[in-house]
Amino acid sequence: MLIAFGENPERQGLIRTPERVASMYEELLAGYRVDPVELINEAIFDVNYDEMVVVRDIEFYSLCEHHMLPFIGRAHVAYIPRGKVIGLSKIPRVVDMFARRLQVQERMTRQIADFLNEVLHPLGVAVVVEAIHMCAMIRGVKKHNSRMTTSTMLGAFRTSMATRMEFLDNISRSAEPLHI
Ligand SMILES: Nc1nc2c(ncn2[C@@H]2O[C@H](COP(=O)(O)OP(=O)(O)OP(=O)(O)O)[C@@H](O)[C@H]2O)c(=O)[nH]1
Ligand SMILES: [Zn+2]
Repeated sequence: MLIAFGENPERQGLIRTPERVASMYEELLAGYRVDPVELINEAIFDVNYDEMVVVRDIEFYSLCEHHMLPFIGRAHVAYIPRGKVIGLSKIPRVVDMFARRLQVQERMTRQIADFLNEVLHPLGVAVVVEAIHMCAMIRGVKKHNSRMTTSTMLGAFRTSMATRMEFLDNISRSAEPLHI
């Protein structure tokens, strides 16, 4: 790539750049190598609680699979337990496991919801993701203020309008707007 840019790969600042870029991608794409069993680490607990659990404003950094440019934003995750709850920190870990891959936002949203559905068998799972995409900001259409929202609603969040509205109302009171 350096040669294609017209750069001199031997100049001082660039000598270790290929190595740095390789280790950067290893970090940004670490999600492929996460072992889901290790991630959960048995932090699933039997608890008599059947109301909605919402973890909102989980920031994430991903790379779009078309341009390998960042898309960044936050995920809001909810579920209604069926006798089992998951350790709080595990939800952001699940988000990161899927964010740190080459992604499209829609697939990432779905994967987070499906994963939680499989490990918890809850009464419902909902995931909303809001993000800004560098590939649409700094190149191409160059729209700096547009953002994308995607969602996956499973179980009670799909069948019950009241449940869905309770979740959407909860996350609508979110922190400040997305910015960089
Ligand atoms: N649906 C979806 N599209 C995405 C996502 N990230 C990037 N894209 C889009 O993927 C599309 C790729 O389109 P192409 O026409 O093949 O690529 P391109 O010539 O670089 O397109 P432009 O961005 O329009 O210049 C673009 O419309 C991007 O905006 C994402 O997470 N979800
Ligand atoms: Zn892109």
